[in-house]
Amino acid sequence: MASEVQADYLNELNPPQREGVVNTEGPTMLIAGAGSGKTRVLTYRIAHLIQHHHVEPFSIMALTFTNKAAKEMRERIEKIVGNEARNLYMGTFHSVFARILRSEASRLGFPSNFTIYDTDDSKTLIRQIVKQMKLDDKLYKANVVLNRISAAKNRLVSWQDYLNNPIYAQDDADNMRPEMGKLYQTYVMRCFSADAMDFDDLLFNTNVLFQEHPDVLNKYQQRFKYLLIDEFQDTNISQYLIAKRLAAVRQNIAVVGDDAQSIYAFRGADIQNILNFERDYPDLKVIKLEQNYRSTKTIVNAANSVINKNTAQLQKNVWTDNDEGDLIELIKATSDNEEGKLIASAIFETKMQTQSSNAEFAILYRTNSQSRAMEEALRRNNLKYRVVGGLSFYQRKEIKDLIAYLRFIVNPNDEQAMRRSINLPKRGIGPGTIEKLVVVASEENQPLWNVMENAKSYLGGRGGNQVDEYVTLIKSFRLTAEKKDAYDTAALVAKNSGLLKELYADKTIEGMSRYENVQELLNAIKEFTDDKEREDKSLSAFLQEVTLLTDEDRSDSNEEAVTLMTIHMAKGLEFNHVYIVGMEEDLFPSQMMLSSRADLEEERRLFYVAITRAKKKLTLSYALNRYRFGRLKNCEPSRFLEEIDPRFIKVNKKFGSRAALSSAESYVTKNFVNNLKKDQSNRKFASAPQHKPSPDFQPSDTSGLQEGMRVEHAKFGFGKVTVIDAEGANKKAKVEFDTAGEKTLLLSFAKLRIIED
Ligand SMILES: Nc1ncnc2c1ncn2[C@@H]1O[C@H](COP(=O)(O)OP(=O)(O)OP(=O)(O)O)[C@@H](O)[C@H]1O
Ligand SMILES: [Mg+2]
Repeated sequence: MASEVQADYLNELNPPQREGVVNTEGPTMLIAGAGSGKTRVLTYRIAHLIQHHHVEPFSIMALTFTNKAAKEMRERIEKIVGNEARNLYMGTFHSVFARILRSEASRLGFPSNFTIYDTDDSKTLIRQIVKQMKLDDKLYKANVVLNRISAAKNRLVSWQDYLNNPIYAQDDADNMRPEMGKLYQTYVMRCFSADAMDFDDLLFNTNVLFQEHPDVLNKYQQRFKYLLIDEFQDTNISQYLIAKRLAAVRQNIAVVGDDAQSIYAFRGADIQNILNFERDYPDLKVIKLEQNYRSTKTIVNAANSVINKNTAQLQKNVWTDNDEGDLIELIKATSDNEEGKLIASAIFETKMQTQSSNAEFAILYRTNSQSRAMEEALRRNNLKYRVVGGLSFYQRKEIKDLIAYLRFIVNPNDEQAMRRSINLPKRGIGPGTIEKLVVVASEENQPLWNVMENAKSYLGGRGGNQVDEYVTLIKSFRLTAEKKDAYDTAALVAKNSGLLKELYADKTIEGMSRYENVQELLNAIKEFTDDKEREDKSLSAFLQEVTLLTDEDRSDSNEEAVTLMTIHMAKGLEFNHVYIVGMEEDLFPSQMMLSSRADLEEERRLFYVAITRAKKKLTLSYALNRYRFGRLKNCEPSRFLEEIDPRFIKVNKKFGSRAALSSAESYVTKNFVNNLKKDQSNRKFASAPQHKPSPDFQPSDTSGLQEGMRVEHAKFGFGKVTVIDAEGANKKAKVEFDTAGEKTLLLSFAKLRIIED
């Protein structure tokens, strides 16, 4: 029987994939294009280790990009090897090493129930420190400071290293933020005294743990016999070092990734890791996969035509045996709201024509704020949808309020949780009183909880009494938490704290939905404690799980709904029908990210990731006007549209009101020369060598364009039209440019000036 099962899964692989699965020993690297089965190889490799080599699942560690990806992988493995798969050590870097840090916390001076501060907690803490240090909060913006600290931690620069390195001091002085090092130090100390680690600490401290405690490292090196990493291109140096240390003895490390999909450089991910890997493991076995199983020929070739514009790319030749498929559709809208409507009707129509379910559709965008227009239109069309990311459930105020109580019960020194819960519902405890408690704790170098227990001796009269009441309440909750499970405790807290009652009393629509949300959280906790396979049902176990859920994990993918998400969240996923919306300059590529050529290449990789999510059909859209930062702005189509080989695109003529389009377009055209001037100074880093357009460059009406005419293109320079193809909106021209070579241009958005002679 067993051999039958085994033969089965090996038959679902092509020869190089199979090689990646059956050669389980030694360092292996699989760098291959999107949709070529990298994740499948990793999954089957694990199954093969268990099924064929009888490796104990708990000695295999697999690191994925989201916890949801880990869950899917586990389910797939379970189908092959049975429920043994449950004992695999799988998850994101953050969740896997948070677990290890909890076991070893005492080595680093932390209790095992340390809190994990989320980004909000970190920013709040920074704001408080900036205030206490009497610094200018316009210069020391919380997110700027946090990014700086985060970048340091991800490069394994401790606050001591930071303060001792004159390069950082100089850099901060140049940026008018000379106190940055001191801020970093204070921030770390405040987290430490609150028994808290932030997200970056989970990696930073794991490195410290492994470096300073060789016995601990040795223990885990012995335990984890096999280490596997998906989406390797997006690991940062801190993650890479953890992996390298863990695998140092046995060297059974297998990584899969795609340099063309590296999209987290802004968070410190480093393609360099791929090169380091080759250097660090001279015996490395490298496997190449080139066949794409996911997408149509059209999609694969269009994606190749885009990514080829990048210079910093490992050479790959991705091809597919799949059908040609539909052309990529381009939708032009006058406004962001119209874009929403057009996309929603396109989805509706496709759904009817192809008898597809909502779950087969995804709308991808560059920034979360673009979801609003899409959501409204989907709702109007009665299409069920779910938004991944954005303001997710666990970021809502009422949810964070109750969680703050729960956190403070588990960790009595969690300063941010105390600050949030102490006056909820209102008990008349003012900010002055709260500040006093924190200041006393830090000045007298006492744990916060000690100070609070003795509040009366530090705070006279009313303040002291009120803090005392809160302390008594928390103590009673703690007693419950010791005896009961997470659900019983949370239900009691919701009731006895007065939170539920306050929400219940609010009969506005918002109030009612907040009440329901809290009930929903309690349901989630109930589900957690009802899980028969779970050993630890304590409040602290629940909290740990909740803090480390990534946005992607929080949504239920089984639901029959259209998925809306940013491209960053879409990594590794696939859908039959994908809509990439907001294909406009400044939005995608993002204006905020564009300060160098390397940044443009990262935006282009992001576009490549987006295109390659589609299995059957890809649709792109842009709007001519869009509300951004509260103002209506006119937009230009994204340069990325011109980068797709036009053979693969057709313009959708059916949608959109023609009249409205042309008036908006002439508005855009009038502004074109101005934009272009701005353009030339802004876009120093465009991909192709830049042609400097003539001073009177004005795009012509190209409806009368004929073969043999000479034209000027804003970017490619002068050339001669050699072939005209198709009609109307799909009209294309092949132009032989004097310096840029032959290009095929889709006339509905190419910027061409016809030269009269
Ligand atoms: N040998 C194969 N035969 C049939 N289908 C395959 C094969 N290999 C992979 N697939 C299918 O192709 C699709 C893409 O595979 P997978 O997600 O593993 O690719 P990937 O390289 O990890 O993609 P990405 O770069 O987007 O992460 C999946 O639906 C997978 O089931
Ligand atoms: Mg994958």
